Amino acid sequence: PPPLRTSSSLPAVAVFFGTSTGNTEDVASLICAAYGCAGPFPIDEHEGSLADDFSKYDGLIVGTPTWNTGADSERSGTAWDELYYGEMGKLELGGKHVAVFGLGDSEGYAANYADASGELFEVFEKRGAVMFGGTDADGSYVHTASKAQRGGRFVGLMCDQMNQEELSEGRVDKWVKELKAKGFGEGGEAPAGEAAPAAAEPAAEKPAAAKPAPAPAAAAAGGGRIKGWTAYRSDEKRSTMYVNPENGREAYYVQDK
Ligand SMILES: Cc1cc2nc3c(=O)[nH]c(=O)nc-3n(C[C@H](O)[C@H](O)[C@H](O)COP(=O)(O)O)c2cc1C
Repeated sequence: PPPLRTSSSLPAVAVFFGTSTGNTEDVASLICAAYGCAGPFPIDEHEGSLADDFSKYDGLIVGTPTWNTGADSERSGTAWDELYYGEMGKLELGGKHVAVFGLGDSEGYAANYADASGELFEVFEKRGAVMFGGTDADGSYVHTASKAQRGGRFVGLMCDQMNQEELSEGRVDKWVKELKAKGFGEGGEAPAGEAAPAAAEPAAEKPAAAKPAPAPAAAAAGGGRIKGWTAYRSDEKRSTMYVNPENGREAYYVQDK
């Protein structure tokens, strides 16, 4: 029989976050409470070697707000920005499990919602980390565009303390449960489609080759559902997005007639 798991064999997980006005810290605290993990540790107060600190944990949950609207890089407005292109440039994180969360203002900055979370994701991914924690950009989100989104998926957990504070706790609880169920911090590969790769093409330009592949024309005619695909209807955009449940990345957008 498999060995009984004792508390000492539970993976060590910690939360690290950047913040300017405290919102990311609030969500970091919710995550720590829900997870029962170490932290949350403010990255701006970090001293000594980041490599040493990260090496203490099997899983890292890392979070950032988004500032610097419109910039291509160093979008967090926190100590992360300097670390990304400084100390983290040499960090070896091969095989380390990492999950990203991010804060933004999905109404005030609807076209740049939580952009900096995409950058955080890419920096860790480039260091060889195994990325966990992708989520559906479902109908509860009101933004129009985000660099943290690939197709119908966010690269991590996105929250909005400015407009949707009441949703954060539920989003966190669900996400934490998913991370644990998927073996976060326990070594090994991430489940397929967990978090979309940084190089993913814009979803709308994907060829209709994936299975179960609906012909976009058939989708338009069917007006509502495509078997096997998840539909996200937007009244505002007068269109329906269909997300491939097999990988959570491919999506079609069908405009109302
Ligand atoms: C000058 C400024 C620029 C911002 N730019 C963005 C942005 O591009 N995208 C976004 O989603 N939120 C943006 N925000 C909103 C912040 O990300 C949001 O308030 C967040 O909750 C701040 O997190 P913090 O309290 O952890 O720093 C911006 C806020 C300010 C004041």
